[in-house]
Amino acid sequence: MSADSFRQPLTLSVAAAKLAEKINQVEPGSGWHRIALPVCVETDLLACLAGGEGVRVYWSQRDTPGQETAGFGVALALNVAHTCDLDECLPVIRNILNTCPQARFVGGLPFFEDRKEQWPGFEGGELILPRFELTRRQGQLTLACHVELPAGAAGEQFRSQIARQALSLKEAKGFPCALPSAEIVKENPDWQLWQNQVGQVLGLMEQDELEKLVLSREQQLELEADLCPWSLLSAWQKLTPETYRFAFIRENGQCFFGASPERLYRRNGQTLDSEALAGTAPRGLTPAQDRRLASALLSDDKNRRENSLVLQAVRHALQSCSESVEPISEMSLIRLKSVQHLRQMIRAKLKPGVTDGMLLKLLHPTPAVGGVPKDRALEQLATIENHARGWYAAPFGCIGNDQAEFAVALRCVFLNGRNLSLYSGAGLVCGSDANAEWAELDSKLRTVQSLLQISQ
Ligand SMILES: C=C(O[C@@H]1C=C(C(=O)O)C=C[C@H]1O)C(=O)O
Ligand SMILES: [Mg+2]
Repeated sequence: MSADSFRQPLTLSVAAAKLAEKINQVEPGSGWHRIALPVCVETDLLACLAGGEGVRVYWSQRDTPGQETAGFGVALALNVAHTCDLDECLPVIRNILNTCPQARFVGGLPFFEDRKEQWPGFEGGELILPRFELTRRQGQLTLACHVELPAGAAGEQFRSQIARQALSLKEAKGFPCALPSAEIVKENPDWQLWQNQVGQVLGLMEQDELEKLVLSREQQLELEADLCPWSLLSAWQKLTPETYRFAFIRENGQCFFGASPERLYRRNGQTLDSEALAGTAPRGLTPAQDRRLASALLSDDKNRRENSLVLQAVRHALQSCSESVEPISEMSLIRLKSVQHLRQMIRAKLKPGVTDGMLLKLLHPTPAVGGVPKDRALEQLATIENHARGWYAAPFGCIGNDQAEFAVALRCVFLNGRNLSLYSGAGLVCGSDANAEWAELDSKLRTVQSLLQISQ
């Protein structure tokens, strides 16, 4: 090492150059490697994603502030259209994590496993092991590369290609574009159709066909200029830092991203944390109004039923695969920029051998985004809603060495060229009112809308 490189701080570009050197030392045919280096200069991960190209992912956990992961390119992609596909992939995942315990797979699944209409580019689910990864954990930034080289000359060639790619990692100089203004071009359902849909669902409830159903709405915007998703996500997370932040962008720029308050589950070894997050009130304009709305929410029967049905279902789903399942909190509040929700936490000790594929299958969709009874609710959603849910309200998260965490991907958008679709849902129970639920959909959309100048 030259005297010079001792004096240089490990900026992203210096770290990338060192990484390229190390990649060039990997023996072809020697299995999976994770080559990692510290980056010592403060770097904005979203700005790095904005400076990148191709497939990229972003994941930031809700309850561990300052932890985040940005992935660039694909070392390995696992297609998981069905939760059972994940279990088929587990031997591959385990094999990589055995040799690279710090590696993590990041990605999402579609809400429905078998629907023809999906979002372009997001038809199936996908978990990827990023080719390059920038991770912040406990304040330490690490740059890593995941690589497996075929034996022989092909491996050598591939190796130089990856080493060259490492050199192109850079932070965008600020975000490339301002947030554009937008026009609402379609509401699906619109207010009229919403009233019909709610009426239909309440009718089914009267006949005891359903106890809860979460109907959703897609608001389609047309953007007046190109939108850099990383700029929007950066501004969005400043408004709601107490959320999971996630993004998955395809090579052609189609991008799913958002900032969700809701955990599906977090698993650490055999310990699993989940929650019931449902029941909503807007935030008040003054502290006094906010407190009034909060205490009304905590004692409101309809909202408490929305929440309790989720808790019951999560508890029931976990019972079959757990040694114990216990609620670990009272009904409390989670407060965001434009809404506040009821929440109850639950913890389970899993039986040996329970896989993440099994957990996803058991838990998704909880009645926070689907309904009760589950199968009947899914059938009804498939007939009543006439927009594709795509990855909205589905699991998005990451799988690492004997740990996994998935958010329920809410408060999210799908960007496709100059079209941006916003998603929002509301849980209907007996006694729900179409007006109030429409207002609830509005208040859930308000945070992201406030970042774009929207005209009707
Ligand atoms: C479905 C959404 O949110 C869910 C529905 C809620 C409700 O109806 O009170 C609250 C939080 C989430 O469980 C959404 O934000 O799109
Ligand atoms: Mg609600």
